[in-house]
Amino acid sequence: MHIYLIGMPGAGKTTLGRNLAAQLGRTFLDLDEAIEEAAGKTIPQIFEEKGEAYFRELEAETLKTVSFSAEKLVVATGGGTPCFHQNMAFMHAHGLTVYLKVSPEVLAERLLASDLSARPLLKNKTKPLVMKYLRETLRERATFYEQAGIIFENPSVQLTAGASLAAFINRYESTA
Ligand SMILES: Nc1ncnc2c1ncn2[C@@H]1O[C@H](COP(=O)(O)OP(=O)(O)O)[C@@H](O)[C@H]1O
Ligand SMILES: O=C(O)C1=C[C@@H](OP(=O)(O)O)[C@@H](O)[C@H](O)C1
Ligand SMILES: [Mg+2]
Repeated sequence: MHIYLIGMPGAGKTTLGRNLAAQLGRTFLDLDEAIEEAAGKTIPQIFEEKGEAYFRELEAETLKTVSFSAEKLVVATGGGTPCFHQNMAFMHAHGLTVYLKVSPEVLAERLLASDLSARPLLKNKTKPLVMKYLRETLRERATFYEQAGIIFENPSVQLTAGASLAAFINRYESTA
């Protein structure tokens, strides 16, 4: 059973995923990186040259490919992964989903301090538009995210604070 981290852009799926994998002695896999490798293009290039619908197909396909790994992985998905092509049901069938739940205000703060050009759905947006996008998108996606096996509210950057991690593993073991 794999562990799939889900949540909005800026929630910390990639950053926390690396830490969590190291803590659990698992291999970490970033789905966006796997998509880039498969396509031989960056995420912004895929969006620009082929559009979002093509990206979503590639994303669903790559999610399946990486999930066939015999090794137990910690997978950082992309923000939209749970919301397309029945990916949430697929992840439930192949592992434990963990929602990193972070408010649009905190997401905006982090994202505006980072390089937005790597995130095609956010790039070229001013602060008020980033806020608007995050609020509206979260409203649309929440029904998918909230189906997660575990919901972590405002996870610390290490995701290792004793009680949280213990609860995480216990719950995981009992569902594995
Ligand atoms: N818990 C956290 N506290 C503070 N900053 C964080 C936290 N998690 C992630 N960040 C920062 O927020 C930005 C986005 O994190 P990232 O891991 O790329 O998110 P995601 O993969 O969910 O889009 C990065 O600059 C990262 O350093
Ligand atoms: O929210 C989204 O639809 C997306 C989020 C990105 O991943 P992060 O959540 O890691 O930014 C990436 O998959 C792509 O740009 C689309
Ligand atoms: Mg990421």
